[in-house]
Amino acid sequence: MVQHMASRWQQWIALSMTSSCDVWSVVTVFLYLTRQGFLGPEVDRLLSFPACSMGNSTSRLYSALAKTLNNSAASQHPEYLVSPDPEHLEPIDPKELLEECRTVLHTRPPRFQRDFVDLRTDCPSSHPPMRIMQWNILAQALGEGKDNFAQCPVETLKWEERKYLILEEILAYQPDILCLQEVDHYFDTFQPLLSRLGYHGTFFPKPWSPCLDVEHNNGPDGCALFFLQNRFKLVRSANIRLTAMTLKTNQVAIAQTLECKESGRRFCITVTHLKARTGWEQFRSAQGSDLLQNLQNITQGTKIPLIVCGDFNAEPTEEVYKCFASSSLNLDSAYKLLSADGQSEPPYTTWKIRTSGECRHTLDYIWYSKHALSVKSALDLLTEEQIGPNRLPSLNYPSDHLSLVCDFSFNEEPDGLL
Ligand SMILES: NC(=O)C1=CN([C@@H]2O[C@H](COP(=O)(O)OP(=O)(O)OC[C@H]3O[C@@H](n4cnc5c(N)ncnc54)[C@H](OP(=O)(O)O)[C@@H]3O)[C@@H](O)[C@H]2O)C=CC1
Ligand SMILES: [Mg+2]
Repeated sequence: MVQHMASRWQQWIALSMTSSCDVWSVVTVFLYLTRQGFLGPEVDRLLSFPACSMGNSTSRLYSALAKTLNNSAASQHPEYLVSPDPEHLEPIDPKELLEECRTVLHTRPPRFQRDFVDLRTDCPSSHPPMRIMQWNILAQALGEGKDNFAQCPVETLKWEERKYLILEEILAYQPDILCLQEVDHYFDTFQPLLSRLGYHGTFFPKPWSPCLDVEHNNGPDGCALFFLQNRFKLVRSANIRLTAMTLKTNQVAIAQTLECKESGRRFCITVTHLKARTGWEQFRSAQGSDLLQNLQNITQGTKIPLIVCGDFNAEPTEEVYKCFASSSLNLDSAYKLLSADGQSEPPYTTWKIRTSGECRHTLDYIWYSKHALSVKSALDLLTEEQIGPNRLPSLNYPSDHLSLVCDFSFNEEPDGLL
C-alpha cells in the first residue's frame, strides 16, 4: 500500500510537472490535500478503488457511478485522486450506457433535439471523418459556488443527475475526440467511464483553480482531452501552462499529436480555456499568442494540421480572436460555416442569467487548418426557444455553454497547402 500511495503521489507530481516544470501545481495540490486533512492514515482507505461486484458490466458501471456520486460532493474525501486500474475495467457498450442515462433521467424533460448540418464540401475523402466535440461542461464547484446563476433551480445543478446529462450529451454524438473545459470530476467520473468506452484521457488542472475556493469542492478544474484508442495513436503530448507577457498564468492547454490509424495521417489536437471576465482582453490576447507560439513549434510551422478547441472567453471582436484568424498557422473557425454567408460566428455559444444580469456570448470555438482539413458537417446550436426563458444550465441541458461538434476530413493534397 505504501508503494501504491507513492505511485499516486508520483502520478500527481508527474502530472503537475509534465509541461511547465514548475513546483506551483505541486504546491497547489499539496495545499489542497492539507486543507482537506488528507495527510494522515486515512490516505490508504481513500486511495483504494472501490470494488464493484454486481452483475453485467453496465450495472457495475452504474453502481460505480452512483457510488462515486454519493461519496464525492458531500464528503471531505478528494475522490478526484482515485484513478482506477484500467486493467480491471471492462468495456461498456455506449448504446447500453445511453439507455441507462435515459432511464436515470426519465423524470426530466427530454434532451433537446439538435441536428447535424451537412456542409457539402467538394473535397472527397476515402477515410471516415473524425468527429470532434468541444465543450465547457461547467465545473460542479463553480456552478454551485461561484457562477451566481440567478434563475437556475437548485435541482438543475445536482451532480447526481447533472453528470448523467453530460454523459448523455457525449454518448449521443459519440465523438472520436472530446475536448473539455471546467472538468472537476476527471478521476472519479470521466476518466474511469470514458476509458471503458475506449477513450484515452489526459487531464491538466489549472494551477490555482477557483474550484478550490468552494466548500466541498472535488478538486481543481482543468482541461481534459480524450481520444478513441481504436482510431488514433498518441505520438506526442504536451501540457502547456500559458504565459502572458512572459508571466506564468492560471490558464492551461493540452496539445497532442495523434496519428489516424486508418489513414496514417498525423495532426495536432489542442484544448484550452482562456482567462474569463471583462477587463482581461489584453491578458487573453497574450495567452492566445503564447498558445499560437507553442503550436507553431509543435506543428513545425504548419507541417502538421491543427485543430484547436477552446472556451476562449472572447467574442469574435476581441484581439485574441483576430490573432487566431490571422495567424500564419492558416486557421479558420469551423462554426462560421453554419452562417448564411459562411463568415459569421454563431450569435451565442453560452447563455445564462447571473445575478449581475443576462449573459449571451460567443466564446467557444473549433479552429482548424483550413487548407489541410475540411468540415463535413457541424451540429446546429440550440435555438432561443429551446434554451427557454431561464436560459442555461437547465433541467434538460447541463452546462451554461453549448457543445460544439464537427466532422472533419483530411483534404487529399495537403503538401504545401497547410
Ligand atoms: N481562495 C482560493 O483558493 C482561490 C480562489 N481563486 C479564485 O479564482 C479566480 C481566479 O482564477 P482564474 O483562473 O483567473 O479564473 P477566471 O477569471 O478565468 O474564471 C474562473 C471561472 O469563473 C467563471 N466566470 C466567468 N465570469 C464569471 C462571473 N462574472 N461570475 C462568476 N464566474 C465567472 C469562468 O467560467 P466561463 O469560462 O464559463 O466564463 C471560469 O471558469 C479569482 O476570481 C479567485 O476568486 C483563485 C485561486 C485560489
Ligand atoms: Mg464557466
